[in-house]
Amino acid sequence: MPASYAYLGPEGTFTEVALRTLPETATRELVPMVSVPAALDAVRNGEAEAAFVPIENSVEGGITTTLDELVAGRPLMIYREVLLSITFALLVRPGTKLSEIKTVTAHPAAQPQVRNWLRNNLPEVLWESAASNADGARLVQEGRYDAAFAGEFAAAKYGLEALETEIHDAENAQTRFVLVGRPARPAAPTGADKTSVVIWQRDDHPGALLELLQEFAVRGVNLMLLQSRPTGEGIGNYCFAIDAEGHISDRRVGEALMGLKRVCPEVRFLGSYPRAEVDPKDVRAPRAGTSDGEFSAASDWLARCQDGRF
Ligand SMILES: O=C(O)C(=O)Cc1ccccc1
Repeated sequence: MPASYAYLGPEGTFTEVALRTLPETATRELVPMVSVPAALDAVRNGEAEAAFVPIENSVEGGITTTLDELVAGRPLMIYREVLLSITFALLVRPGTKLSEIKTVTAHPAAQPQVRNWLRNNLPEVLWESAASNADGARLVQEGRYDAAFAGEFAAAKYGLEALETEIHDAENAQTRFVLVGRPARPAAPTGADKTSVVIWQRDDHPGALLELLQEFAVRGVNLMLLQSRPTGEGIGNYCFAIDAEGHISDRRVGEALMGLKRVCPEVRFLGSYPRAEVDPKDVRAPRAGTSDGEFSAASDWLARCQDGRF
């Protein structure tokens, strides 16, 4: 299998910076791709061992292209996540003044993070989306746009200069990235894990979503993300991407997934993987009655009842 990781390129994206924080990248070839779908397809086609892509940011929510790619098509699995704090620089060709900027570009997920800054500093500017923030910088180098929002580190790569740095409407804006591979056995639990699934509802009725969420609630499984995405089958048809605290090998998580499997037409398991930046010792103990030991004791008791041995 080729030891390469595909990522949302070109060189100089925040995605690349986040990817390089993973120690195993030292022994992998890192291959920039033009888009998230291209990076994920490289994995599906066996050209890359894994792909590294943005999935969520703390200002705007889910990166919909990534979610939609994971929801549909040949199944993939998440193996790792990385959180990165993001601040933008406004990159221009050397010598460009703020007053000369008529067009600006960046990845669409950057826009909500710089909207107020633009309103206050460049209210008339025309925004055009780029495939990534580094691609925006490349387009400025080519002369297609006057300025790009990107990481300050991208300036040198594309012969640009930072007219302004530390641009971020929200303090502590973070983006979450995931390492995605073909389905295989998830890594063993670390004690601070997360499980991602996508679920589809059987029919539309009052309380339908509540019924699905109850599968987690009654087993004491905390939810960390709930994102609805259109299924593409008409207005009002949605599936739900859910991140739940815990590992598929935790009894309470496994039982919640089995509960969903019984009542949903489709459940797609997207992986159990270590939570970024959480120390296992800071993880809350399971709610009373939901530890693995308590699940085992309850099934032993049931078996004894079924045998008449109580
Ligand atoms: O990695 C990048 O540079 C991207 O274009 C994705 C992105 C978009 C917005 C914030 C962080 C990452």
